[in-house]
Amino acid sequence: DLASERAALLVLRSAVGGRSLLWNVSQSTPCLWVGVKCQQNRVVELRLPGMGLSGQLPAGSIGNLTELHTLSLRFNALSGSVPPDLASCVNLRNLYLQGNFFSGDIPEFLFTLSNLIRLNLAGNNFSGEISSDFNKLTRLGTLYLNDNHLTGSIPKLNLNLQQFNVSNNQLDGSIPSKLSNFPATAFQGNSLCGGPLQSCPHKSKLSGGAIAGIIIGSVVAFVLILVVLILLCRKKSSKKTGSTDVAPVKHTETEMLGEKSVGDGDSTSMGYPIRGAAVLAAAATSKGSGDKRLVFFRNSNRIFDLEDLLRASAEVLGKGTFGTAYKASLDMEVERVVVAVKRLKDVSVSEKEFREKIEIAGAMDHENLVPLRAYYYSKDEKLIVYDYMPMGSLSALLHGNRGAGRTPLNWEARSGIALGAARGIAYIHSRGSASSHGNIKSSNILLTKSYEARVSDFGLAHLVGPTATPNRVAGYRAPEVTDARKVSQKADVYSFGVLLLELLTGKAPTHALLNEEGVDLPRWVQSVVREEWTAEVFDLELLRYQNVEEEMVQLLQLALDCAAQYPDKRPSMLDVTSRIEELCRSSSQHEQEPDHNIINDVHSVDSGAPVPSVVD
Ligand SMILES: Nc1ncnc2c1ncn2[C@@H]1O[C@H](COP(=O)(O)OP(=O)(O)OP(=O)(O)O)[C@@H](O)[C@H]1O
Repeated sequence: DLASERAALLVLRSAVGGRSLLWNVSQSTPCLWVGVKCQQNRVVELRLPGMGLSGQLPAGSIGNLTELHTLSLRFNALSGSVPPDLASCVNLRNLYLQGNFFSGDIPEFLFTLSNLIRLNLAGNNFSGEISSDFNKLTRLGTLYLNDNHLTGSIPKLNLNLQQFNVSNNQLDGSIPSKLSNFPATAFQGNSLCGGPLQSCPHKSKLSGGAIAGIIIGSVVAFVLILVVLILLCRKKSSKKTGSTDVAPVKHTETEMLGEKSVGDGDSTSMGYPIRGAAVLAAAATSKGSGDKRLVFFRNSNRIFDLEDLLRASAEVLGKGTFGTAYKASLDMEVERVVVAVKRLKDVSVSEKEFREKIEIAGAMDHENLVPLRAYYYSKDEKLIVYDYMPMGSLSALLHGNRGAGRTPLNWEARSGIALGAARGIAYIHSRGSASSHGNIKSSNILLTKSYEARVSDFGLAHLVGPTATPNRVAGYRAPEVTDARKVSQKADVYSFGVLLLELLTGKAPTHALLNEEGVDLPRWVQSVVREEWTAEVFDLELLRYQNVEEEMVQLLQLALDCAAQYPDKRPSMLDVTSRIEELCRSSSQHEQEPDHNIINDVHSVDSGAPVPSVVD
C-alpha cells in the first residue's frame, strides 16, 4: 500500500539522496514529492534524473514499489550493483539507469521483467557478456548498452528493436543479421564486423580438393564470361559510330575529372580510371544537344567552363537520389574555385522541359538556398554546378561522429538551422502555388561556416523518373505522396516536420526507427510523448539547456503539427517560419548558460510537469 511505498522511498532517500532529495517528509502522501507520480494511490513512476544521488541503491526500497512502470535514475552517481529485489517491479516498462557508475554483470533478474519496453543501461561500468536471455523480453523496443565494458559477442536477438546501441564496449565477433539495419554508430568503438561495418573475414572450412575444384571452376567460368563479353563488345562497336556511352562512376576516393583525356573515355591518369573525365568528355562530344558549354544562371560570372571542370581534381561527396555529387577544385588563373557538381541520373523529362525547369530553379535567389551556378545538358549527361558548402550537411553534423571528439550541437545552433531552413523552403513556396522542393531532408540542408542553413537540391524532384526514389527518403515522405514527382507544398511541410524532429531528438528518421512495422519518427515521438514525459524524446545534448525548455517543447509541438497525417491539418511554411522566429526570439531573451555539468541540469527539464498536451 501507499504507506509502505512511502517508507520504501524514505529508505531510498536516506541511502542515496539525503541532501539532494528535498522531499517534504511531513506530508503523509509521497505522491506530492518531486519525481514521484501515483495512480490510484500507488506509486507508478519514479523519476529522479540528475538529482545528484550517490552511493549504492539499498535493498528493500525500490523493490517495494511493485506497481512501478517507469523508473528513471539517469545521470546520477549511483554505484555498485542494481539490487535484485527490483525483480518485484513486474510492471516495469521503462528503466533508465544510464549515466551512473553501476558495475558488475548486467543483472540476471532484468530478464524476468517481461513488460520492459525501454531499457537504458548506457554509460555505466557494466561488464561481462550480453546474455541471449534478452530474448525473454519480448516487448523490448529500446536497448541501450553503449559506453560500458561489455565483452564477448552480440547474441542473436529476435526482438523487434527500434533503438539499439552497443557502441564503445569491448565486443567482438560479427553483428547478427537482425541488427544489421542499425547504423554504424550503434556498433562503433568495438572490434565488431559485418552489418553496417566492414565485412568479416571468411573462415574457410573446405578441404584442399574442394578449394582446388572451386578455383578451376571459377577460372573456366571467368574465361567463358570474358569470351562472351568480347563478342558482345565487338557486336556493339560494329553498330555504333562515335560512341558517347559512359562507364558508371565508381567511388574512388579521388578522381581526376579531366586532363589530357577529353574525348577519350578509356584513358587513365595517375593510376585512377578517369571516370569523371569519361563522363564529361562524353558529355562534350555527345550529339543531339545544342550548346556544348556550361549554361550559367543569372548573375553568375562565367569564370570557368566545361574544360576547366574536365581538368579539375574531384572527390566523390556521395551518391544521392538524383545522382552522384562531386567536389571539384578548379585552379583558375586568379583564384582557386571549389564547386559541387551533381551528375544527374534518370532524368525523365525532355530537353526543352529540363532547360525550362532548371532555369526556374536557377532563378531562385535567397540567402537560405545553396546558389545554383550553372548546368550542362547533353543527351547522355546532365550536370548541375552548385557552390560548395564546406561545412557539409546537417545530416553529417547530427549523426556523424557521435563518439569522443564530437562538438555538441547546442540549442542556439539547432534552432538557427531550423529557422534558416524554414525560410529557404518558405521562399521556394512563395514562387507560386506549384513551386515546391520535393526532397526535404537533413542531407539537403547544407551549412555555411557560421552554421547558417542553406537548402539544396530544390527543383530536382521535378526532373527525374519515379525510379529515383530509394527507401531512404521514405522516412521524410508525407503519407499521401506515392509518386516522388507529384510533390506538393504540404508534403514539403511534412518532410520539414520530420526534419525538426530529427533536430530535436538527434535520431535519423531513415535508420534505427524504421522497422518492419514501419514505425517512423513522428509516430515514435508521439508514442513517447503520449506515454512519457516529453523530456525523454530530446537529444541529450539539448537537455543541457534547461532555460529553453519551453521553446524546445514549442518546437516539438510545431514539428508534430507539420507532420500531421492529413495535409490540410499542416501549417503553411510561412506560419512555420513565423512560429520559429517567435520562439527563437523568446529563447534569445533567456541568457544561454550551457552548463557542461549535465548532472546538475537534466533534472530540471525532466522533473517538469508531464506534457501530454503536445500531441493533442
Ligand atoms: N553543394 C554542396 N556542398 C557540399 N556538400 C554537398 C553539396 N551538395 C551535396 N553535398 C553532399 O554530397 C552528398 C551527396 O549529395 P546528394 O545531394 O547527391 O545526395 P543526398 O543529399 O544524400 O540525396 P538526394 O540526392 O536525395 O538529395 C551529401 O552528403 C551532401 O550533403
